[in-house]
Amino acid sequence: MADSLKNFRSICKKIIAVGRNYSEHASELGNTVPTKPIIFMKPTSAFVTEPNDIRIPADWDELHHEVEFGVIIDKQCQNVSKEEAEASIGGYCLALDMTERKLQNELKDQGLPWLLSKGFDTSCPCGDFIPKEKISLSSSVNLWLNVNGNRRQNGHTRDMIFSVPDLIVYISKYITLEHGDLILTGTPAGVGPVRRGDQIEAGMEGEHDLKYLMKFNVV
Ligand SMILES: O=C([O-])CC(=O)C(=O)O
Ligand SMILES: [Mg+2]
Repeated sequence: MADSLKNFRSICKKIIAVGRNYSEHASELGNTVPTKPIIFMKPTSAFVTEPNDIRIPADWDELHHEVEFGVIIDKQCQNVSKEEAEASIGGYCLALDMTERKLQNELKDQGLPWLLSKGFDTSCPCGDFIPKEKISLSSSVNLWLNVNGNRRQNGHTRDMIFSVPDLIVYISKYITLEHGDLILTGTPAGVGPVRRGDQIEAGMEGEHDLKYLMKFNVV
């Protein structure tokens, strides 16, 4: 079953993203720490993989990087328990939630949906499928991101406000999660701007020599 997830991007029906799941990141943007997960979506046309580039739309100039831990669903979930949530996971990936911060702030101020600021083409750079067996959810994964060789983000999944199973339980009360769907679990602190010509390098490290790297140019 999990074998077909190797190409999860081609079967993924939805990318569900979680906002403000690390309190340091919520605070750095002047947001309160949520008492319930904040959920939004990115279209699957947002996917981009190496060696392709992150493309900033011509009229934008404040694109931010957000490195995130991605969870890929294997078994369909509808209103699942925590145990079922864990069993529904097929694997993981490293991902970025690229965000046009100026537009997001304008939309936020007007109480309007964030979609355009987070869902434009190439806003979801994404790494290869990592099978479930490679990462234990009881361990913590280190997520980091460099821009032009300078460390900007360095966080640990243990600092998530809502754990991966809790997120699946919550989302699946309202939205059926299907085989191949991707959940982006929120970004740690340190988000900031990238410009055309910059290079983003992101990585994920953890127990049992887990080490995953990806690189994207911003054009
Ligand atoms: O735009 C934001 O800050 C919300 C978000 O995606 C995150 O916390 O990962
Ligand atoms: Mg995010």
